[in-house]
Amino acid sequence: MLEILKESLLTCPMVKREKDGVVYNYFIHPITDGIPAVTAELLRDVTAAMLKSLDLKNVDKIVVSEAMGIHIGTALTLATGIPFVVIRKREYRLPGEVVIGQETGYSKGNLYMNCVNKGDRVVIIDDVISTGGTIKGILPALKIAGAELVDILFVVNRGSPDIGIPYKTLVTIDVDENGVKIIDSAF
Ligand SMILES: O=P(O)(O)OC[C@H]1O[C@H](OP(=O)(O)OP(=O)(O)O)[C@H](O)[C@@H]1O
Ligand SMILES: Nc1nc2[nH]cnc2c(=O)[nH]1
Repeated sequence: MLEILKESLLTCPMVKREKDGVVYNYFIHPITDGIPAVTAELLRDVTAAMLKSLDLKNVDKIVVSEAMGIHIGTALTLATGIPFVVIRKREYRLPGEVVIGQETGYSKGNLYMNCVNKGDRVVIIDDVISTGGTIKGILPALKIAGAELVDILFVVNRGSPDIGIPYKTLVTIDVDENGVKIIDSAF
């Protein structure tokens, strides 16, 4: 399990990104970017590991954020029958919409959470955790909505940030100019 994920990380394309004069080695991977192509084998590998790792008992909803939470959310919903809801970068102004401030290593803006209801038991899954800025915005939004957080999982962990509560990751990586190194793996 996770062999396909690990091998694809070790061989994925790299580019350099720059923010405020700091150059950042950026890995490009099907799960985190949709590039190179997302294969069925990779999605099955990741889905099997999510199923093994996550506590899904009596969970009402899987919560993902756009864009790169959507394909793993789709896969987990197909595997479990549990519906997923997408935290969007677009505002809908539905009653009960919760606005989330998001700050990552290279972006700042708002996210909008709809249709997570009082008493919902939810799990959050996302493609990658890096600074933890996104999840730290989502956690108070779940409280505002009155949802109960059951579990959190990130497929790729780059940075192991402290977010104040425990979370699960499938693969922990380090990245330098030579590419990705696998530091730890759930399976
Ligand atoms: O731990 P953090 O530093 O917050 O980074 C993780 C977040 O960054 C990426 O999303 P991004 O906002 O780049 O949007 P995308 O999914 O559309 O690429 C990723 O999908 C996570 O949601
Ligand atoms: N795809 C991708 N997402 C990231 N999030 C934080 N660092 C990275 C990276 O190097 N690549």
